[in-house]
Amino acid sequence: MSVRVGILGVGVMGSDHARILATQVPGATVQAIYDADPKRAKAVAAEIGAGTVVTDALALINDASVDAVLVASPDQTHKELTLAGIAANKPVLCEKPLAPTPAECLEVIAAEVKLGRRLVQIGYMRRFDPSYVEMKAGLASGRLGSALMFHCIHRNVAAPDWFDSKMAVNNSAVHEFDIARWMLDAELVGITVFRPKPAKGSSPGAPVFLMLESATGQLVTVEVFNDAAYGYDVRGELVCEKGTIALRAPTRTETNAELIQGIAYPADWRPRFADAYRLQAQAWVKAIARGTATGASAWDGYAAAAIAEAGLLSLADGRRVEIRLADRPPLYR
Ligand SMILES: NC(=O)C1=CN([C@@H]2O[C@H](COP(=O)(O)OP(=O)(O)OC[C@H]3O[C@@H](n4cnc5c(N)ncnc54)[C@H](O)[C@@H]3O)[C@@H](O)[C@H]2O)C=CC1
Ligand SMILES: O=C1[C@@H](O)[C@H](O)[C@@H](O)[C@H](O)[C@H]1O
Repeated sequence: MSVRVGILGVGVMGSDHARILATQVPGATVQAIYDADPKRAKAVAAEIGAGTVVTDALALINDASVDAVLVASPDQTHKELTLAGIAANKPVLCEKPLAPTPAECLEVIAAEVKLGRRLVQIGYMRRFDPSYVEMKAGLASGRLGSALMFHCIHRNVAAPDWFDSKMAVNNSAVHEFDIARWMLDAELVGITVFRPKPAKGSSPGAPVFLMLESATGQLVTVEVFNDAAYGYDVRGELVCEKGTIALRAPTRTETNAELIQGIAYPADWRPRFADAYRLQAQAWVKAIARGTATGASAWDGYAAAAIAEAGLLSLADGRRVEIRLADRPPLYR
């Protein structure tokens, strides 16, 4: 039987998820679509040829014909919609971040713990990206010894004017926080944020450089440059005792012209992480069909938000800030 998904928010990400669910996920159907802008909802439903357009988010969540909910609305709406999903006892794939603050994430955790069952998966899709998965397997093989440092680079082509340095931390760098915790299988315990001189004509978000320490003694460096101009570029290199493992972005061709050998950059995250979004959606639907949960949990969403909150304190005055997490409930151990 098909898992009937209701989608909340069909802008850049929600429309991409809708296309993926409609065409690349066996066992899933797009059942209903809500967007604060009904024209967008109608356009996406027409494009994918599925999904009843509804005009109320809560009605969609509580609709008996919707089995699971995908939240792809703006960050500040995630908590309420996810809580409504839990209240309706429905699996929720919530885009990152779970919420802009750790306090809000803890509300979601409290609701899930009360229910006694994991329903929430956070859209930290890099955990499904074949290059990060291979890096983790390489580390687990033990061939390179243990990890000492993890260098992460996160560059976007351009950020809108409202995307300030705080968002570089709690909207962009959260991906790096999540993947570093997952890669090193360790919590991050301290963060210091540095800022170089701003690039001319760049948005207020560009760039930030973060140094984090893990509970098991590794250092993690993160550069976020949301106005890097040349392309969408995510890099990672894990430095181990006996070698390093670096990510290679997926590429199928190189162009040779005008005396230059070149590989194209994507304009944004969708081509770079196309496999990750697809594999994430497939794993989500498979887990729902089996009555289990997979991927980043609400706890992982909380941890990333707690690191971001400490990062914002450090951003304000440059000092090192300790990251303290609440006690992890048994549901997430
Ligand atoms: N996992 C990833 O790599 C990425 C995740 N994101 C996350 O996805 C979410 C959406 O981002 P984008 O698609 O880029 O934004 P967007 O602005 O393109 O789309 C958001 C959509 O939500 C609608 N909306 C606003 N309030 C709503 C509400 N209360 N209920 C339902 N719909 C509502 C808007 O009308 C718009 O169509 C954000 O939380 C963002 O952080 C964004 C980009 C990549
Ligand atoms: O999640 C995302 C955006 O919200 C964020 O703003 C970008 O910096 C990331 O690269 C993208 O994956």
